[in-house]
Amino acid sequence: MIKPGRLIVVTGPSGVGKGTLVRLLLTRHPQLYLSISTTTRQPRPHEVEGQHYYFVSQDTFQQMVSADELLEWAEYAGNYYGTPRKPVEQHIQRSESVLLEIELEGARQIQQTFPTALRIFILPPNVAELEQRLRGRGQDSEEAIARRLERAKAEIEAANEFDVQIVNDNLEEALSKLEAAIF
Ligand SMILES: Nc1nc2c(ncn2[C@@H]2O[C@H](COP(=O)(O)OP(=O)(O)O)[C@@H](O)[C@H]2O)c(=O)[nH]1
Ligand SMILES: Nc1ncnc2c1ncn2[C@@H]1O[C@H](COP(=O)(O)OP(=O)(O)O)[C@@H](O)[C@H]1O
Repeated sequence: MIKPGRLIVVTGPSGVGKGTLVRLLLTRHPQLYLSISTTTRQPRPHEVEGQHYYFVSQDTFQQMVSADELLEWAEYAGNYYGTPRKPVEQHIQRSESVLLEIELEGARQIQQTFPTALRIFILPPNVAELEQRLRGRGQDSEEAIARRLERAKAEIEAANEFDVQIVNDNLEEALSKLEAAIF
C-alpha cells in the first residue's frame, strides 16, 4: 500500500497524456488528492475556474509569489503556473497523498523542498506522436503548439532525473504502470 501523506509528482511534455492518465487514476483511486494549480494562462473553452485551474492575472500571481503562497512555480510557454501551498500541506498533514501534475522546472523545485516525493516522468512513444496528440487535442494555437514542442525536447532529455519513467503508448498499459509505481 502507498505510504500515507505522500507527495507524487507527474511530469512530462505537454500533450503526452498526463492529464488523461491523472484523470483515470483519480477515478480509480479517489483517495488521492489532485492539487489545483494557479495560472496566468487564459482558460480553454471547456475549462472551469477552481476545477482545472485557478485563473489569475499576472499581478495576482506575482503577489502570491511574493507572499510565499506557492510551493513551486514556473514560467511555461509564455504563462506562469504554480502550486498553491496551503491545500497541499493540509492534505499531507492529514496523511492524504497528493498528486502534482506539473512541468519540469517545478518538479526540480519539489526535488529540493520535498526530497521524499515520488517523481514520475511520462514519455511519448516518439516526438511525431506527441505532435499529433497536441494537434489532435485541438486546444492550442499553432504558436502555442510550437512553443510546447520546443520545450518538449529539453523536458524529454531530463526524464532520467526522475524515479520512474513511463512511456504512454497504450493508455491502459501506461495507467497500470502508473498504478504500480504509486501503490
Ligand atoms: N511548475 C508548474 N507547472 C504546472 C502547474 N500546473 C500545470 N503545469 C504544467 O504547465 C504545462 C502547461 O499546462 P497547460 O497550459 O494546462 O497545458 P497542457 O498540460 O498541455 O494541457 C504542463 O506541463 C503542466 O503540467 C504548476 O502548478 N506548476
Ligand atoms: N495513450 C494515448 N494514446 C493516444 N492518445 C492519447 C493517449 N493518451 C492521451 N492521448 C490523447 O493525447 C491528447 C493530449 O493528452 P492530455 O492528457 O491533454 O496531455 P497533457 O495533459 O500531458 O498535456 C489528448 O487528446 C488525449 O486524448
